[in-house]
Amino acid sequence: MPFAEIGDHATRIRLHYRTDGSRSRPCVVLSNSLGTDLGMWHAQVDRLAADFFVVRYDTRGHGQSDSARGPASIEDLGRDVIALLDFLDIRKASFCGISMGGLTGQWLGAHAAYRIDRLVLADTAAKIGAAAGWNARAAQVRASGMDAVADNAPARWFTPGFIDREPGKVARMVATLRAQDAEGYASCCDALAHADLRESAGQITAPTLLVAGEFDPVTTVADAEWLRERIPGARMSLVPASHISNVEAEAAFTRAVLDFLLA
Ligand SMILES: O=C(O)CCC(=O)CC(=O)O
Repeated sequence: MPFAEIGDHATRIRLHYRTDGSRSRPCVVLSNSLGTDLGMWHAQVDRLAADFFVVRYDTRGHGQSDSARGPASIEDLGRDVIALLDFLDIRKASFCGISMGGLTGQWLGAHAAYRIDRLVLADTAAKIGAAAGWNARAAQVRASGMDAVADNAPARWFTPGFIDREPGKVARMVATLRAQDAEGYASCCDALAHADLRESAGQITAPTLLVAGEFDPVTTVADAEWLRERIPGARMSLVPASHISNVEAEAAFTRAVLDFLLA
């Protein structure tokens, strides 16, 4: 499993990543949501790799990537992507991020436009939730570990129908969440507490697709509409799913992303 060493001697972390497809193709980077890892893209990878060089990575504090010491910021997460592209010698890539990954994408689109080809912002918002909620969640996992957030994750992530129909997929996602490093997860809750990209949404110049789950109570269709109205020329696609829409509506999600990236 490859790792990219990024940062200087004071900030160095190892970022776990994986590539699929031929390097000769255009690159697309896939960025996971809070409490998941690069495995969340399982249903998309083979199809995307037929047309793209697919780079997936575990956001810092998640999966096999290191956590930096102390709270993270969305800028840190965005700079990690730039460092990963530098490490892989890729000048420009398309980027697709879910929820927290979508915030990373918004930061990249506004602050590193020269590295971004097309942008897919999925199941996300310019500001997700309220700082008090994220601070409470960070404190909870720091004090008690991951079980408290893992036990009720299915109801936050998926519709009741999907939870009934696909217990295996739901159980795998919950197991990944339960296994996360509590400090790494908490440091990304810290990033979410402070993340407010409402001011910079209008600075995004890359062609952008918003993907929203019709039944998502966390980052709603209205949140995606808000971004669509402010990002010049942005398009939007609704998929029949709750928050983790690439898992719940895998075919519709893959189709929407491919149609946009290949247009
Ligand atoms: O999914 C994310 O990246 C942020 C929103 C979230 O944490 C959903 C949840 O687990 O409650």
